[in-house]
Amino acid sequence: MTATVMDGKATLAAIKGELAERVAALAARGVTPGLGTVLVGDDPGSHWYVGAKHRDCASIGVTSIRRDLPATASQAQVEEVIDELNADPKCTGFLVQQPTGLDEFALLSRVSPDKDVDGLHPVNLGKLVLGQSGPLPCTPVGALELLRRYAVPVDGAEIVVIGRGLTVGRPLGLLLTRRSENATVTLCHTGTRDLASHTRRADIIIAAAGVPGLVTADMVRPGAAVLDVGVSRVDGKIAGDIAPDVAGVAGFLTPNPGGVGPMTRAMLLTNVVEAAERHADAEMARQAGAGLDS
Ligand SMILES: Nc1nc(=O)c2c([nH]1)NC[C@@H]1CN(c3ccc(C(=O)N[C@@H](CCC(=O)O)C(=O)O)cc3)C=[N+]21
Repeated sequence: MTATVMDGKATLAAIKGELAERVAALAARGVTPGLGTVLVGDDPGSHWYVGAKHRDCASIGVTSIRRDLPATASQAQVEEVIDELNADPKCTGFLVQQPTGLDEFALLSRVSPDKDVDGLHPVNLGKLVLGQSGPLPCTPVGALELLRRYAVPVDGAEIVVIGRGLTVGRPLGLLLTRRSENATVTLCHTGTRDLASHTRRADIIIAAAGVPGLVTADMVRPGAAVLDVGVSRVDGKIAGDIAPDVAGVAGFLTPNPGGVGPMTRAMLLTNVVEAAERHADAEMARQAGAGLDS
């Protein structure tokens, strides 16, 4: 059996096409979405990600504002830039690229919740827990969207998530167990006693542990869908959590690179456009209200 490849790169291109139309509709209402990024330090990986996000924006008519700070930047200096972007009307959404080496929670909390396009602000994570609408974390939604576009059933599925991190594993568990998704989730982590006993029962495995080659063929039920969120580097090359031999057993598999990574960018773009749409709607309501008053 050879797994069907879930192509994140091609799906990103398709989503860009859909979003370009929504950006054009916003332009007709006089609104141009603008993504801000705050980057601290000179990690080559982070520089690549941020550059890619700006290129993505340019390709669909979203303007971008880039703030690059030296590795020596203090907490207060980064917070000053966050305050500036919070106040800038041309910036309809922004993110602070992680890791910064600073107090991440304080930075995340300082971003205005309605400009949070990572969906990681405590208020927005709280909304996710409460089942209220709001921006959602990009990587988890990207993984879900890939399953949806490849028609892999999630409703009623047994899904094993490996990793409990704030940006992927933890929110994935919350998303997948919503009534609308209706999956049964087992959230595994470094404290899990027998990982293989869980993964072997799974219809879908989503690995976000950051351990190269963690999931091997013997741990996968034939025909299962396997998503690789791991981004470790071994000899300068991306090494995912999924061992190559899994391709011979899985029914669906994400390449890495070219799988969940591009989907993360697709969902970031989606959050940027949605934040601008909410902004435009609020502006329209405000003007209608002002019209009634005068
Ligand atoms: N505030 C914040 N928001 C983020 O969304 C965020 C972050 N911090 N910190 C780092 C992680 C990582 N991340 C990726 C984005 C795109 C690819 C991606 O497009 N990768 C390509 C190419 C990878 C390569 O060749 O280097 C691929 O998988 O095909 C990967 C990883 C976003 N992150």
